[in-house]
Amino acid sequence: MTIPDVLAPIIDHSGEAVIALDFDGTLAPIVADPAAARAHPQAAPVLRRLAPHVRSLVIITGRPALSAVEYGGFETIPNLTVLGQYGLERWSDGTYTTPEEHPGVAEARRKLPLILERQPAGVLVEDKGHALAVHTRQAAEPQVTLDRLRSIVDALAERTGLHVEPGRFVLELRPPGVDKGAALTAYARETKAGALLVAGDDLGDLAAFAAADALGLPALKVCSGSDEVTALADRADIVVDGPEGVVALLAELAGALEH
Ligand SMILES: O=P(O)(O)OC[C@H]1O[C@H](O[C@H]2O[C@H](CO)[C@@H](O)[C@H](O)[C@H]2O)[C@H](O)[C@@H](O)[C@@H]1O
Repeated sequence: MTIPDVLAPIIDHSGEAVIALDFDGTLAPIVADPAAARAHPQAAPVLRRLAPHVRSLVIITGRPALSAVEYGGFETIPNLTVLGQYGLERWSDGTYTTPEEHPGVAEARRKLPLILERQPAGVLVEDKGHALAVHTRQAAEPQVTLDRLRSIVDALAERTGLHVEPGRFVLELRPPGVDKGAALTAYARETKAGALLVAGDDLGDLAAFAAADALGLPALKVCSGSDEVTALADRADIVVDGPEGVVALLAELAGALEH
């Protein structure tokens, strides 16, 4: 299939299409320090080009909504909503909503330092307010360290009533009851989407792919490919080369819609 062929479901229904994009690994190249991640330089410009031609743009991310807005440079992009922390938070046109903190997060925050005391150097805890992400990318053996941490993090999740979200060299402790699939389904219904482009790179995006299938709309599922996660590629309509490939595909779409 050529690129314009795969874009046909979106081009044919562009006025009612929702473009749903993940942030890290999809719009933003993966970097060692989570706080240093920034969107690809062409991400905001291409979203600005797409905005007038589609029903809505939505970023569905594990990041706090405000971090994604800041790291993406998305503040002034029209027709854009950010659903942060797997759908718990929302930012749209400068309006931000966030729920009360799940009590388990405070308990996990207190217990994690002691639990991680004997872990190798390079294990990093990212406190996102509604969730705690335990990163191993900077450890000498990231996968070995992640595998060893899994049972410890699972046990803490059990004690605190939290859910473990695995990702690219990360285990997140976050409240249960939300995921990218539920967030996408609710958003597609709210906006009366007639077509969907869904792009992601990580295990958390599988739920969004499944939701796109279940909604039964014309859809294009895009995998931002990497050597780190292969599960998404099997379920995608197209695999592109990381954030560079994602913004190139979005630029193809924008070009087609501008004519
Ligand atoms: O849903 P996403 O937008 O993909 O966010 C998922 C998590 O991404 C971030 O971690 C990942 O990116 C980091 C920066 O490139 C990288 O260092 C890390 O190894 C990756 O797992 C972010 O830090 C998490 O909070 C997000 O939930």
